[in-house]
Amino acid sequence: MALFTPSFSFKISASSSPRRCRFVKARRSFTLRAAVAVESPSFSSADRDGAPKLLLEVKDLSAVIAESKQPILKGVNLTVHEGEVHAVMGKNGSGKSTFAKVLVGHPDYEITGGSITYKGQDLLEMEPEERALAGLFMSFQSPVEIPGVSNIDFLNMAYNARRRKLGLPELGPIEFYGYVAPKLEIVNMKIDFLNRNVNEGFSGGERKRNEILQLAVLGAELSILDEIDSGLDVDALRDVAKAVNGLLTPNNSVLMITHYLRLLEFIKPTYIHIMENGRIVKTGDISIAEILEREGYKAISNT
Ligand SMILES: Nc1ncnc2c1ncn2[C@@H]1O[C@H](COP(=O)(O)OP(=O)(O)OP(=O)(O)O)[C@@H](O)[C@H]1O
Repeated sequence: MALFTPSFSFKISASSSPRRCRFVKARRSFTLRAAVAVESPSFSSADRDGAPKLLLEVKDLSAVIAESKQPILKGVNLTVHEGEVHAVMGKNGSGKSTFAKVLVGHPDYEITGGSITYKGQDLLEMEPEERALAGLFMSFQSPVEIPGVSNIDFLNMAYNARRRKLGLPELGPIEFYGYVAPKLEIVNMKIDFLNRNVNEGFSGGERKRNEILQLAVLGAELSILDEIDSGLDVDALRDVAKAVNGLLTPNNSVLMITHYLRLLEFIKPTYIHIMENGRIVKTGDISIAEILEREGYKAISNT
């Protein structure tokens, strides 16, 4: 069974015993981040000349659905520097999730034009696993279930895969438990979630918390969060936002997709972009989201 999940591209071969499901490939980049803060930090790292360091540069990107060849992205331009928080908003069906999935190399889409440079490398030349290793993390709008695989085994496997890649010794189950247990506090999850199968039977809010737990365990230079606020109650939203803020450093960035101002009040964006018909048609600050909230898309739409 091949799965494409946010930050892991891997295969699972199920055996007769679900506990013996074997991960063939699962690698993630992780650089562990600092503790939780309440407000979004508004910093960015800089080169010696004081200019913020470029993390991601998307130029004139177009993409079609691989199967039908239907064009979805029609010339996206976006630049992200280290330490910045970018929010992408836009009407349903405007191409936001497609853009996010294209960034992590989702096989449903084919690139038909443009370029993506990530940390100076051609992202489009990299396999999804390599992108993950290079520090791209994506939390999906609808996180997938992985029946028969416990959360802790999944996290331990992903964490160790990266340790192997770095030439570091793997953490055994007991050591890993010691490492992961405090991270649950970051997202306010109960310890028994570690023994449940990945996302199986999780409520919408629990799935979102679990995504952020993965991010906290694995770390990322660029976290792509697709509607991390959907289905969250106000306390859960606060917890998730606090966790994301706590993971921000001057060297990493967040690209989040949202429909609502309320998330942006917790995780303060450096820029807000409006996507319309497969393009970013407007970029600005929080005032764009405030106008949207008050007046809807007609107030800022190009059409
Ligand atoms: N794999 C796919 N197969 C068929 N159609 C697709 C696929 N992926 C995207 N689309 C279509 O592309 C368009 C853009 O979808 P996308 O999910 O990127 O929009 P969105 O802006 O994220 O929408 P929403 O705000 O509703 O989540 C939609 O019309 C969608 O149905």
